[in-house]
Order: sequence, then C-alpha cells, then structure tokens
Amino acid sequence: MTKLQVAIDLLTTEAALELAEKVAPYVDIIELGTPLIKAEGLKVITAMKAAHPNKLVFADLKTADTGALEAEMAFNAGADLVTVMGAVDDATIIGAIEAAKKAGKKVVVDTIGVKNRVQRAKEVTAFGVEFVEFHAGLDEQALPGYNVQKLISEGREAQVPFSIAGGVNINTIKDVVAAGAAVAVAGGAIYGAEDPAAAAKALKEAIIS
Ligand SMILES: O=C([C@H](O)CO)[C@H](O)[C@H](O)COP(=O)(O)O
Repeated sequence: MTKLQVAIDLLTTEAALELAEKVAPYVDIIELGTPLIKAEGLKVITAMKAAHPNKLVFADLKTADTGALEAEMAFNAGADLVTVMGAVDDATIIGAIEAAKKAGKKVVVDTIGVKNRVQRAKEVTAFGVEFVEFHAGLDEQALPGYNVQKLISEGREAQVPFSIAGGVNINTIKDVVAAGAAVAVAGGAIYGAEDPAAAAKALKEAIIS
C-alpha cells in the first residue's frame, strides 16, 4: 500500500515536533524538510526520532556532494532515510548508498532539476536506492501552469519504486495511489491546513479507501 509521508517545511524543532505529534497517527514517514534541517541542524533529526521511534524519519538533506559523509552524519543523528540529488555525479549517490548499507538505512534520490526523470530513475534504482522521488520543489510549483499530473505519469512510466512530491493534496492523492507510488508526500496540504490532524487523516483515508 502507498505510504503517506508528511513533509515538514517549518523552521523550528518545536514547531516540527508539535506538528508531528498531531499527525503521527496517520502518517508512515516523517520528513524533516531541507529548510528545517538548515535552520536547526542535525539535532532536529535526533529530536524527531526520539519523539517518534516507531516512525521512519526522512532527512531531506538534498545532498549534492560528499554523499557518504552527509548520509553518515544524518544516519548517526537518527535518520532512517536521506535524500541525494539525482542531478549530481553518480559517485555521490553511490557513496550515500554505501553509507546506508553500513548503517542499515536507506537512500532516496530526489529528481528536482533532472531533465529526463524516467531515465535517471532507472539508472539510480540500479545503484540500490530505496525509491526515487518524482519531485517538483516549491519554486517549480509556483511557476504558472504547474501540474502534478506530469510527475505522476512520469513516475508510472519509470516502473521503479517511486514517490510523488510537489503539491500532493486531497484532490490528487488518489491519482498518486492509482499510479502505483510507494509513497505520497504531502507538505503544505498538511502543515498549511487549519486542522493538520484532520488533513492527514483525510489523506490516509483516501489512500486506503
Ligand atoms: O521537499 C520539499 C521542498 O523541496 C522544500 O523542502 C517539499 O517538502 C515537497 O515539495 C513537498 O511539499 P508540498 O508541495 O508542500 O507538498
């Protein structure tokens, strides 16, 4: 079944923990967003894992170099999954995977900025990544004409384990599930909702119904 991942793009550990507490019953993976990790450092990873030891904690490092080193740092801090950019050198991705193997953890490749996401997804899957994130970042989503459906159809076409991130909400999550995604990522649709717990619950119910 498709897992639900909450992307926490808030800027303090306190706010992130408060949100996670509300939505944890409905999500499988708790993602610490890149701006959050930059603002708070690795200690936000440690705090989240301590608060939610039974959830997968996803550190959205978006690593672009020193793949092994950055992955090891996040794994030591408590992360279960880290992201590496798909657009960078293969050696960076392979380095992170080697660190993951040593730690018993996993690597996800983020396809922001990748021109041919389908082809790159196949390449990095062969290296041994856990899944490939078909992702349009917040800046790309803000461009006129953005539509998550293109990502969803690319994910389906790639025929590798994948997630969809970039404006997933209650109107689109069923398309993500129908495409066979391993993970549906929802950030703003949860943390931006008036009632984040209700929003997460509705997304989870849409997945299982
Ligand atoms: O990864 C993300 C972005 O690069 C900032 O960290 C977002 O969390 C991801 O795009 C999902 O966010 P929503 O589009 O708000 O669902």
